[in-house]
Amino acid sequence: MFKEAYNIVIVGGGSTWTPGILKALTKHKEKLPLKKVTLYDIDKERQETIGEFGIVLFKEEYPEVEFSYTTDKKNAYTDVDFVFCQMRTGGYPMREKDEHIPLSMGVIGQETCGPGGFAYGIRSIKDMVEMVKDVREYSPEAWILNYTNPAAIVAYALKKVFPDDKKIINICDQPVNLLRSYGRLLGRSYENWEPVYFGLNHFGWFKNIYDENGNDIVPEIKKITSEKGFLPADAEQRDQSWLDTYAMVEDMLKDFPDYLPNTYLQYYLYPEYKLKKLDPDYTRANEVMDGREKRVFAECRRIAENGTAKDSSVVHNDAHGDMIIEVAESIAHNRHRYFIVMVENNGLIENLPDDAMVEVTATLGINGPRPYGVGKIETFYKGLIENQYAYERLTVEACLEGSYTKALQALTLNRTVVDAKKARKVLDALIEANKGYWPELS
Ligand SMILES: NC(=O)c1ccc[n+]([C@@H]2O[C@H](COP(=O)([O-])OP(=O)(O)OC[C@H]3O[C@@H](n4cnc5c(N)ncnc54)[C@H](O)[C@@H]3O)[C@@H](O)[C@H]2O)c1
Ligand SMILES: O=P(O)(O)OC[C@H]1O[C@H](O[C@H]2[C@H](O)[C@@H](O)[C@@H](O)O[C@@H]2CO)[C@H](O)[C@@H](O)[C@@H]1O
Ligand SMILES: [Mn+2]
Repeated sequence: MFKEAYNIVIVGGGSTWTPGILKALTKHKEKLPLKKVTLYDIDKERQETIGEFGIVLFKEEYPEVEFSYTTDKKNAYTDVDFVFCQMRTGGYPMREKDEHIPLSMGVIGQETCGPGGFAYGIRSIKDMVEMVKDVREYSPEAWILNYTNPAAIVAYALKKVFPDDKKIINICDQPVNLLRSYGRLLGRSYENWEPVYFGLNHFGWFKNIYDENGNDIVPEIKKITSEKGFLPADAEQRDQSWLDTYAMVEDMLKDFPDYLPNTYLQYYLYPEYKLKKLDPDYTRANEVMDGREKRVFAECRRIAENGTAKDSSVVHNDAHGDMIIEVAESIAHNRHRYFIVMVENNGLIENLPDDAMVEVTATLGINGPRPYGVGKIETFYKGLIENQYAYERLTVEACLEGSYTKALQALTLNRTVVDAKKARKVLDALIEANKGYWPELS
């Protein structure tokens, strides 16, 4: 693939995360030289605000790049090397329903976990399958790097629908943001660490983290967290809901001290406790609509009006923008750098099903991921992951087959629901709320 300069399209150009990726693209121009950057979205108005920001930014920081935004698929996908995908089918209004409806029924409502993630997953599958087909029509060799959530369900669905497409990689910024947090906790850079990670997306653990001298620093991170909690890792970075989330790492390590947990595990390990902390009338979706969405769009409008991005504060300081570019660069230039990505298991976690889409450490080169196995995992982790895998698999099959029974089985298996009567009530409410987005389930 080695090229002088690359063509990138960002799908979901109107995403609140797009400005951060655009700024990172201008920052990494030496590492990943670009020829063309295009935004694509189905919502013309939403994307226009971000697109006008991009025009000002690239004119000032990267004038040699052809920057544009479009709602036309042919314009978007012709002659593309990398697709950065971050769509949200139904937007925040549907995310709000994903979170409010289960909570109103006494069950966890969250963007990617529990019934919220279940509803979001079924909504995402159709649009994501369509996106892959569209990309392959115009750029058969493009790498598709996907952030669209719920990544666990999207990754499993795309692997089932496109089993031979080797150029789709699903990624998540949570593990690398946790590595950054551990670095803050230790007062060190995480850049040259070698993580040993295993699980599913938003459902995994760090087993070891080897630093540049080959020492495993997990014991030190555990010790500091048990003494000072985990909040010092990131206090300045987060909205209140994220501070609450990060604070729970201490509880999880106290109860299950083997490995460093992904923060999302708290919804599955402490559903009753989390339920008491979540407000059914004002969830993370509301926080984002009142916070990041307002802030990002106002800042993009201000910059477009002023004609300069030199003083822009549009980007949240975290790994999201950098990571997807570093992934693309490692592939484009065959760097074989370490990333934590989703790949088909096939024995990587020895005692889990082969077709599970597991999240593990891999090096990324021009031929894609070379994942690292972790051998057999202990009963507790095997039991948790197999249950979550079965939920994810049944969710995808329910969507692809239009099966009500498999949808009910999926929700009943989910650790945040469990009770089949509750599962049926939540499922029927979500079917009603997702009319026009979900396939008919019978
Ligand atoms: N993988 C990760 O770790 C990670 C991290 C952050 C965000 N995300 C995901 O990135 C996505 C965007 O997040 P956000 O909060 O910025 O959402 P957002 O609602 O601000 O933006 C999503 C954009 O996608 C567009 N869209 C919807 N359907 C589309 C389609 N079929 N084709 C093209 N565009 C379409 C919408 O119009 C909107 O502009 C979400 O799926 C979110 O969960 C993932
Ligand atoms: O609730 P949101 O929309 O703010 O974020 C949802 C996403 O949360 C994770 O990304 C986190 C990141 O992992 C965390 O460390 C911090 O930097 O904030 C990010 C988002 O706020 C998760 O990885 C994504 O999948 C979610 O979509
Ligand atoms: Mn994620």
